[in-house]
Amino acid sequence: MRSPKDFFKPLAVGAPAPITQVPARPSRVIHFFDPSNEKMAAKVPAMVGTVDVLLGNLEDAVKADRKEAARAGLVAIAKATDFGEHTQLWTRVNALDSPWALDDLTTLVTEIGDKLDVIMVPKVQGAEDIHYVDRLLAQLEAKAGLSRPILVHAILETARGMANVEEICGASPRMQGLSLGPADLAADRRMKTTRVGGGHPGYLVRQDPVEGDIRGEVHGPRATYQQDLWHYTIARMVDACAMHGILPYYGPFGDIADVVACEDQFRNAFLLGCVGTWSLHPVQIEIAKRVFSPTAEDVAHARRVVAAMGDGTGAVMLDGKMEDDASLKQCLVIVELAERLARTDPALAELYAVEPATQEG
Ligand SMILES: CC(C)(COP(=O)(O)OP(=O)(O)OC[C@H]1O[C@@H](n2cnc3c(N)ncnc32)[C@H](O)[C@@H]1OP(=O)(O)O)[C@@H](O)C(=O)NCCC(=O)NCCSC(=O)C[C@H](O)C(=O)O
Ligand SMILES: [Mg+2]
Repeated sequence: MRSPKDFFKPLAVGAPAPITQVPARPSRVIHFFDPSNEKMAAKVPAMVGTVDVLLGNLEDAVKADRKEAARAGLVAIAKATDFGEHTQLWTRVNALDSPWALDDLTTLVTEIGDKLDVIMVPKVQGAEDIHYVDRLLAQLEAKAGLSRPILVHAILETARGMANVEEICGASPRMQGLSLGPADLAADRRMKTTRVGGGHPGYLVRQDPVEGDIRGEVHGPRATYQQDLWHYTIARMVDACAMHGILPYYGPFGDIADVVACEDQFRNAFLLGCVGTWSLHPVQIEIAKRVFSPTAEDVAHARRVVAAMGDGTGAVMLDGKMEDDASLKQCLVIVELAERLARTDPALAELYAVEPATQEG
């Protein structure tokens, strides 16, 4: 364990100083593309400004014999593209136990480190994985002469990673956030769902029987209510992130055609505290942006509570409901998010009626 005194010192001579706070840039939608897929890659420049994050994926979903092509493709795209002010460039490198991870990190940091905001590391098992990447990135940043540190995002997709989630979040000042990897996590835990995220009709609770009519033969079938397979995991991830001042994200929703269930899954994550999600297909982008932006009604209500609470102490009645110091804090979460999003999204600025002065601030 590092001494707290050393925590914010660079891990290599000449590396940029670590950050003390995760930048609050919008990251509602992290859009995945395969840089080795020419058709997909060709669409990337036109997506700048339409998504908060473009992520060049090098790991799963890229065929083994296309790994080098994906890495080279990402370098070419990053060099040729101006990502502007409002779209970040992230990558997901191959897993640390794969033969590609070291070359991914070395090539990307030295070739396009000035363009990369965040490196997503899959299948993180514990703080030791973050420490390895942390030191290596510092060495590579020093070698490349970078002036700002590249941040690290871990994917929670193993039981061991889940058990170590708090120490992963606090392992380095580079830690930007965590995403849920429901497919790998389900496999590692030996869960019996074969879906990439989302619910399962078999995971349910059933209404009590009427007068011992267990089979529903007399009074008709008992209602069942599908439950959320991912509730515990997302809530645990959100707590660990909040404790360490980093950002939680939902991950992939694999049923591309089921845009309704996708929206539900994203909204559950938003309500539980996540700031964004992955999009795997263009159809998921608008859903993610909409769900991870508060509604105009939520913002208007939150502002009314803020106004009614005056100096922020005591209790007041508003529309028959009690509001106090704690509900004020809940409302400030909504207002601050709305104002942050409005700074980069003129349509949201108009929707939330954010004053121009606040937009600039
Ligand atoms: C899922 C896909 C394989 C579907 O691709 P495709 O069959 O080509 O879909 P469409 O025909 O509907 O595509 C319509 C057009 O849109 C383009 N397209 C598709 N996806 C993207 C994209 N992500 N970015 C940009 N453009 C995209 C197609 O090229 C079509 O173009 P055109 O023909 O000109 O109209 C595909 O969407 C895909 O591969 N998506 C990414 C998958 C991915 O990244 N998977 C990895 C993340 S999930 C994961 O790893 C699991 C996780 O780690 C865990 O453990 O849980
Ligand atoms: Mg995975």
